[in-house]
Amino acid sequence: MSQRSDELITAEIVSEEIVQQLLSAQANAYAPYSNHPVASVMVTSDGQQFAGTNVEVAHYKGLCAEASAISAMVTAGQRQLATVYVMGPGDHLCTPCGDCRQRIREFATPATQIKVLSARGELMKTYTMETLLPDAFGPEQLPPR
Ligand SMILES: O=c1ccn([C@H]2C[C@H](O)[C@@H](CO)O2)c(=O)[nH]1
Repeated sequence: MSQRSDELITAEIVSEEIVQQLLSAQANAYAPYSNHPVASVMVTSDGQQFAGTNVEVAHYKGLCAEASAISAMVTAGQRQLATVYVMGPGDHLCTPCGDCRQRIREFATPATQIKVLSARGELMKTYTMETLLPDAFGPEQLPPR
């Protein structure tokens, strides 16, 4: 497996419960166009967990796993992210797309951790919002309504 030196920087183990949720969501991915199944689990500040997977559409404007998981979280009335997990297929670093970085930002705090795993459940890299989307635009930049 080829790796850049900044990858696999930690020996931290992700809990078996989270890995199983990711694997289970990834197994249900609907990704017939890209053949690139992704899973995400959002852990809220009160410890609840919400899984999501990518849902593609023939017009190619499908939903990312992170967006699915955030939708489930918000639907359940939760809005504060403690940890975001993302599992892609294979060993490449499957980082959230630009759109999802902004979506995560909406519900993140400076302490929120974004953890990217390989399909084998190995933690590859941990980001904060500041490393994932530096100087991000956010709700605070809008004038009071
Ligand atoms: O972090 C990511 C990266 C990609 N995808 C999905 C979108 C699309 O369905 C497929 C290929 O880009 O992977 C996600 O769900 N999350």
